[in-house]
Amino acid sequence: MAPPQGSRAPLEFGGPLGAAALMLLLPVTMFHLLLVARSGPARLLGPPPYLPGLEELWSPWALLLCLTWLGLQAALYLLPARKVAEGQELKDKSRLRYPINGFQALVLTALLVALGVSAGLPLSALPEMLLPLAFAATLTAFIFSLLLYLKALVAPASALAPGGNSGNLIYDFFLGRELNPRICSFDFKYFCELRPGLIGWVLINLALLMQEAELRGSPSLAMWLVNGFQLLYVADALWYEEAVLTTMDIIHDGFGFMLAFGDLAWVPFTYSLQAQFLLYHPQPLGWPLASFICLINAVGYYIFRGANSQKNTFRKNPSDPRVADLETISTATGRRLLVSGWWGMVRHPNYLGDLIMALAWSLPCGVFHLLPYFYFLYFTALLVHREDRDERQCLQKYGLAWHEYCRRVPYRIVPYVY
Ligand SMILES: NC(=O)C1=CN([C@@H]2O[C@H](COP(=O)(O)OP(=O)(O)OC[C@H]3O[C@@H](n4cnc5c(N)ncnc54)[C@H](OP(=O)(O)O)[C@@H]3O)[C@@H](O)[C@H]2O)C=CC1
Ligand SMILES: CC(C)=CCC[C@@H](C)[C@H]1CC=C2C3=C(CC[C@@]21C)[C@@]1(C)CC[C@H](O)C(C)(C)[C@@H]1CC3
Repeated sequence: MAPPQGSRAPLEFGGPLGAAALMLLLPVTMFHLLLVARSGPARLLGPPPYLPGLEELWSPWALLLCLTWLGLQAALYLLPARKVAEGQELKDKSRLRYPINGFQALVLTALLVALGVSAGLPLSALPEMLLPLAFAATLTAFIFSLLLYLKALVAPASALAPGGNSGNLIYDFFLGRELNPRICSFDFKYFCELRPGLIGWVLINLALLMQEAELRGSPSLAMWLVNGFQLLYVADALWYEEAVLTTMDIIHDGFGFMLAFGDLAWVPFTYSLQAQFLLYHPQPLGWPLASFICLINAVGYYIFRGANSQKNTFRKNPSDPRVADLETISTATGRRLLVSGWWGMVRHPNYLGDLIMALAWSLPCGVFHLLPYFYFLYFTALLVHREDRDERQCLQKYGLAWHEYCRRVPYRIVPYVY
C-alpha cells in the first residue's frame, strides 16, 4: 500500500480550496453553456434561461448511451494496433507500452455511425439529449475518479504522480494520485485523453450539423467550417497519437477528477459550443470571409503541428535528420533543449498555434455574441496557467539550463507580446 507522499510537491490550482471550487465550478459552467447556447439571447454572462430540474437532467437512457459509447471505444482500443509505442522513462526506469490505433478507432466509429444512420439511427435527435448526456458523463467521471482514487491506495509509491499526493483528500481526488492507472495493458488516462471525449465531440458536432440540415434544408457554411476545423483537430490528435506521450498530462499529471471530467464531459459538451450556438443562432457567412477564416485556421494548424512534431521528433531521436541541425543547449539531466526552429521563436509555439485555431473556430459565429468565444477565452486562461505550471516544472528539472533557455528565448507564447 502506498503511503501518502506528504506535501513535498507545491500545491497547484489554489490547493484544496481551489480544487473544491473547480470541482463545482466546472460542471456548473458546462451546464450553463449548454443552457444558454439554446436560449434566444445566448448571453455568456447573463443568467441561464431557467434552472433544469432533476427530471430534465437524469435519464437512464442517457447513462446507458454514455456507457455504451465508453464500451465501444474501449473495444476499439483493444483491437490489434498498427504499432505499439513506448512512453517516456518512468521513475523506476521502466517504460510503458501504448497501442497506436486511435485513428483506426475514429475511422471505425465513422463507419459504424454511417451504417447506423443509413439503418435509421436518429443521430439528429442527439442535440435534444445533450443535457442528460452531459449529466450522465459528469456522473460517470465522478464515480470513475472515485474508483481511481481507491485504486491508487493500493498502488506502489513508484506509480504515484509527482503532484496529487498531498494527503488532502479533496486535492488528491481532483488532481489524481496515480500517474498511469492501468488494468493489465489498458491505460485509463491515455484511453480517456484521446478516444471517448474527442471522438464524442466530433460526433456531437455532426449531429448538430444534421439537425441544422433537417431544420433549414442544408447546413450553413458557418456550420461546415466549425465541423471541418474541429474534425481536422481531432483527426490530427489521433493521427499523431504518439505525440500525446510527451505531453504534460501523460508525463506529469495524475489521473483524477480534473482529467476524467475534462476528457469525458468537458471536452465533448463544451468544445462543441460553437456548433450548438450555430444550430440555434444561424449566422450568415460569405465565401470571402470564410476563406479568410480558413487561412487563419491553416496558419494556426501549421504552427501547432510544426511545433508539436518538432519537439516530438527531437525527444524521440535527437539525431533524426529533420531536427539534427537545430541549435540546442545541454542540461544537467543529459536531455537537451531546442533553442532554434519553432522552439527558438517562443517557449510554447504549440500553444500559439492552438490559440490561433481556437480563434478561427469562433469567427464563423460572427462578432455579435460573446458566447462562441468562450472556448477562446477559456483556452487562453488554460494555456497561460498551463505554461506557468510547465515553466515551474522545467525550472525544477533543468535549473540553470532553463534560465539560459529563457534568456535566449524571452517570450512565452506570443512573440514580442507575452
Ligand atoms: N485543446 C485543448 O484543450 C488542449 C490542448 N493542448 C495542446 O496540447 C499540446 C501539448 O501541450 P503540453 O503538454 O501542455 O505542453 P508541451 O507539449 O509544450 O510540453 C511541454 C514540455 O516540452 C518540453 N520542452 C519544453 N521546451 C522545450 C524545448 N525548447 N526543447 C525541447 N523540449 C522542450 C519539456 O518537457 P521535457 O523536456 O521533459 O521533454 C516541457 O515540459 C499543445 O499543443 C497544447 O496546445 C493542451 C491543453 C489543452
Ligand atoms: C478545465 C478542465 C476541465 C481541465 C481539464 C483540461 C482538459 C480538458 C485538457 C487538458 C489537456 C488536454 C489535451 C487535449 C484535450 C483537452 C485536455 C484533455 C488534447 C487531447 C486535444 C487534442 C490535441 O491535439 C492534443 C493531443 C495535443 C491535446 C493534449 C492535451
